[in-house]
Amino acid sequence: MSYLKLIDDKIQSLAESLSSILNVETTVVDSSLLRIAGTGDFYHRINESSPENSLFAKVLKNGKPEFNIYEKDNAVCRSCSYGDTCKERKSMIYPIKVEEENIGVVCFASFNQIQDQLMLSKKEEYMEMLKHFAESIEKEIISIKMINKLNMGIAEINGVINSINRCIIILNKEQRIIHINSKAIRILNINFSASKIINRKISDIIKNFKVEDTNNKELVGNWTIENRILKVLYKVNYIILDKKNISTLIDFDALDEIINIAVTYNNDNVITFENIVGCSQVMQEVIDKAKIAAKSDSTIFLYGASGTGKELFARSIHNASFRKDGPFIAINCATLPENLIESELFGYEKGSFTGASPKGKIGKFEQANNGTLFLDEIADLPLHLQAKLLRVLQEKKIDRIGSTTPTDINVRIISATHKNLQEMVRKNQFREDLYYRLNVIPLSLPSLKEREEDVLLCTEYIIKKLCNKMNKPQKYISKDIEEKFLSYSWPGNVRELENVLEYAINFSNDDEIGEEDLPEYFLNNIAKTETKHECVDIEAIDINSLRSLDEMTRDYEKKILKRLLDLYGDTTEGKRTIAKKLNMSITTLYRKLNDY
Ligand SMILES: Nc1ncnc2c1ncn2[C@@H]1O[C@H](COP(=O)(O)OP(=O)(O)OP(=O)(O)O)[C@@H](O)[C@H]1O
Repeated sequence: MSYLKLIDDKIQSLAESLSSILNVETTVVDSSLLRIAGTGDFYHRINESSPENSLFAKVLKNGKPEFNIYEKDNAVCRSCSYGDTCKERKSMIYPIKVEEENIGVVCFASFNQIQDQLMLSKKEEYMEMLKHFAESIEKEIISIKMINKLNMGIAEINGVINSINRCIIILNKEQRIIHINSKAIRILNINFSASKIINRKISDIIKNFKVEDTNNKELVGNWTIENRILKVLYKVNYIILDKKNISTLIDFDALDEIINIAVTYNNDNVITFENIVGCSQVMQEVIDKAKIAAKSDSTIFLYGASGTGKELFARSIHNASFRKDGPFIAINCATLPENLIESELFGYEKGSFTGASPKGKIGKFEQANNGTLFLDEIADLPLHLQAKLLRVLQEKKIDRIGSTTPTDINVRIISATHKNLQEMVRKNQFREDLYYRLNVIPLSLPSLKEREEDVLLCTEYIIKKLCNKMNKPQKYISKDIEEKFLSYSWPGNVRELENVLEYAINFSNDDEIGEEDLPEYFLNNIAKTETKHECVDIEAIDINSLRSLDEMTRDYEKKILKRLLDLYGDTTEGKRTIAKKLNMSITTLYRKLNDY
C-alpha cells in the first residue's frame, strides 16, 4: 500500500477545501497512478487507475510540474487512452516528492469556462497553491516515515535488551519506564504485562527505590515490590546527551540468582578419576600425579585453559581423599561481584552491615569444614581478600565479617585458574606469598589439542553419556567428522566438544552424526582453522628492513618461547612441558630463556 493511500482521508478533505476555495477541481494520484482523492468529476474515479500514457505519468516520470491547455491536438492528449472521454479542459500538475522519489502527483483542473478563466488569469497563484498542496502532503508522509523508523528503532532496542542476560529497565526524564526486558519482568515478578508497565513511574513498581547514578558501582538493595522484599545487586547509570540527562538505565539481578550461578554444591553423581577420559601419555601422567596428591592433604593448584577439566579433577581428588565423606564446596571467584566474595567466603555475624541477613550467615570456608574447598578462577580474587585467604592457610582460622573471635576450620584448598599466575605475581597483581602457599602441588592440565589421541576417545565417551542422559539411541560420528575433529584446535577444550556433541545429538535424525548435524559456529571455526597458516608468513617479511638471518631466527625463537610460557606457565612443570614439546633438553630450554 502506498504512503498516500495510508492518509487518503486527510488528502481528500484537503482537496475538497482547496476545490471550494479556488473553484477548480482537485485530484491526487499515487506512484502507481491510482487515484487517491478527487473532487467533481474526479470524485467518481477515486480508486481507479489513470492511463499509463497520461500527463500524470509524464510528471511522475520527469518530476517536473506541467500546465496543460487542452487544445485537442495537444500531443499528450492525443496519445492518452482516455481520449474523447476526458472532460478536462485545462490542468496543472505538480509532483509529490519524498526523499528524492516521486511518490505521486497533485492536480488542479477545469471542467467549464469559468474554471478555465480562473486557471488562465491566476496561473502563477494557482501553481503556487498546488505546490503548497504537494508540500503539505510531503510533510505528512515524512512524519509517518519518521514514526515508522522510530518504532523500528524501539523494536530493535527491545530485541537487544531482551537478549541480555541481566535485568534492564530504562526510564525517561520523568522516571517513567520506557523499556523493560523480559528477565526484569520475571525477576520483579509483578502482575503486569510488559505493555502495561511501559509509561508507569518506577516508584509505582519499586516502592523504596531512589533513582541515583551509582557511578558504575554495584550496590546491594532491598527493593519493596507488591509487599515483597527482593534482594538485588544493582547499578544505575544516567544516559547523558549534550550534557543533559535524557534517560536512566537500571541494570540489576536478584542476589539469589547470582549466587546460584557462582556456587555449585556437591551433587549426587559422585565424580571420580573413572570419569576422567584420556589415554594419552600427558593425561595419564597428570591423572597419576593427581591420584598421589589425593592421598596427601596438601594444597593443590590446577592450571589449565577453560574446559580442560579443572573442576573434574578437583572433585575426583576430593572423592579419592580421606575427606570424601566431608563436603566438597566450589566457588568461582570470577563470577561473584567483588563486594559479595568476602561474605560468601567468610560469612558474617548478624547485623554486621546494611542489607545483611538478621540471622548472620556462614561462609563457604565453614561450609567446607572437614572437606574440600575448590576456589575456581583464583586469579580473580581481589588483593585485599588474598591477604585474608593467606591468613586462613597459615593459621587455619577464619574471621567472619563483624566478628572478633576467629573460628577454627579444617579445610583442604584446591585452587585453579587459566591465567598465568606467576606473571601476575611479577606485575604485583597477585600476592607472591599466597602464590607459594597455593602452589604446593601444581598440576598442569593439557589442552585437548595437545592430546589429539584423546579426541575420539572423549567423543565416544561423551556421546554415550549424553545419549543415556537424553534417552536417545546410541550414535556415532561419521569418518568425515572424525577427521574434522582431529584437525580442529578445540580452543574451548572438552567443554566445547561436549557442547558440539550435545547440539549434534539433538539435531541428528539417524545413528550417524554427519556434518549437517553440527552447529554453524563450529563449522565456521573449522573453516577458519583450515585456512590459517601455521608457520611464519614469508610473504609478510619486509625486504627493506632485513637483518641477519641469525638475528631474525633468534627473534622468532623468542616469540615461540614467550607464547609457550604464556600457554603452559612459567613454572618448573610448565617448562618441562615446553622442553618436551620442542624436543629439547630442559637445560637447553633454561639456557635459551636466560639468553633471551
Ligand atoms: N578428561 C575429561 N574427560 C571427560 N570429561 C571431561 C574431561 N575434561 C573435561 N571434561 C568435561 O568437560 C566439561 C568441562 O570441564 P570442567 O568444568 O571441569 O573444566 P574447567 O577447566 O573447570 O573449566 P572452566 O575453567 O571454564 O571452569 C565438564 O562437563 C567435564 O565433565
